[in-house]
Amino acid sequence: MNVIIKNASVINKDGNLERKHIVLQDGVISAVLDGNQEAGEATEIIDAKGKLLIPGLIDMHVHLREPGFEHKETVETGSRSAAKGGFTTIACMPNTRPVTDTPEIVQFVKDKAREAGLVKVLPYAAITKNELGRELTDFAALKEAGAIGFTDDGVGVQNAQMMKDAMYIAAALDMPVIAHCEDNSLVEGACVNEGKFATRHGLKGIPNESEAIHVGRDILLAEATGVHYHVCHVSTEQSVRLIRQAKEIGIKVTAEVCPHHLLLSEEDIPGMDANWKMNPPLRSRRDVEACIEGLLDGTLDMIVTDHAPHSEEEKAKGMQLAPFGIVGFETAFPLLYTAFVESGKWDLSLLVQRMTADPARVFRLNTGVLDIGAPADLTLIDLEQELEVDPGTFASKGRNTPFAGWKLKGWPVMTWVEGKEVWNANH
Ligand SMILES: NC(=O)N[C@@H](CC(=O)O)C(=O)O
Ligand SMILES: [Zn+2]
Ligand SMILES: [Zn+2]
Repeated sequence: MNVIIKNASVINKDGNLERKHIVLQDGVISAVLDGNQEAGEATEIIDAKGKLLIPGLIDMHVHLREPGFEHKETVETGSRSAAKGGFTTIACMPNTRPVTDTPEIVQFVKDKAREAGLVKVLPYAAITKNELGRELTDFAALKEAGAIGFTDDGVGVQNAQMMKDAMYIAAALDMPVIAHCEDNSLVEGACVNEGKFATRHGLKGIPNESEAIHVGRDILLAEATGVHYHVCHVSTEQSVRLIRQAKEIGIKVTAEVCPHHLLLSEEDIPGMDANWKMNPPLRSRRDVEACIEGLLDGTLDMIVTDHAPHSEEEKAKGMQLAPFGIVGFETAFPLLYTAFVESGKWDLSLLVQRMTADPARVFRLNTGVLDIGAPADLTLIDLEQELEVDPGTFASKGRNTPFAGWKLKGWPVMTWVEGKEVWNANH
């Protein structure tokens, strides 16, 4: 079984578009032919004329909610949503119920992903049992079961000694520690950024330093332990500055940023609508600019969605009581393409790199490139057709997005994982 994707626009090494025929055979890219050559014979031929073919997108921070919160999402619905958004590899967070803190639950998530048979699902395991911050999990056994890193995402590890112990053990196992950075003592009872919106509505705010204090602490602990330390959803100017300085002196730190922290500030929040509530919160315009600058200069290595589905009932509880989080898979690429590439601000190749080759490099994944011999994880994108974001059409169970009604270009139309079609907009 082989597939030829004919006449696709592919980004070359210089960042320019070239017309190519891509041959997929036995799950790998077996040839990349010049557009003037004969494409040859195949079981299936797809004419991709005028469309952009990129390596499948990689999302290293997502919530699939299974086990335990199947009303919000399942591994299957989340995988389908990811494939529809052009993602071929996703790494899921352990804040499930039960928390992914034993080899059995890691195995359970892997089994569910295999049954879904859509995208590659890489599970993270918790740093502490039940993410309670009291007792470390069994890192060696979790690694053995297939966990790709350790994180208590959803909460920060409050105790510095606990984090240091975790880093020592992870370093010895050559595994990364991935941190949700948040000092609880600074955020109690707060639901939005400490800033303009909070002041206007008389709300307690989440200050920038609640994030950056953990980033600074953990960078020092990473220096002491030698671990690969990865910072989740960076949202503040101060965190960007600390990570930049740490990288300059050779500390093994990497970081991610979400589309919403690149696109929205607290000034955009229309009112007390929980579809605008996420953790970390939308920050000031100045923080948004610092995150963009950090992404451009490589301080922030990659873009992740932090896809965090919640039910409509939960989100209807309002700004104070609703859970934090917004969905991300099905809007990420079109949002960023439209806002930054179509507008002429960024090179297309930079956006694609930060969503493919960069996460693959940081987490040592064998994917994320369009090379001969690489897995045929691919995404075909229509750069011309403009469509409105309609949460009613999401494959995700989650409808919680602040981007409803946005008119965007850059929609994924086909997605392949190891040569298998997992999403096709035409059927
Ligand atoms: N980002 C969020 O607002 N919510 C995440 C938790 C997290 O990523 O910290 C969730 O699990 O819903
Ligand atoms: Zn988090
Ligand atoms: Zn998260």
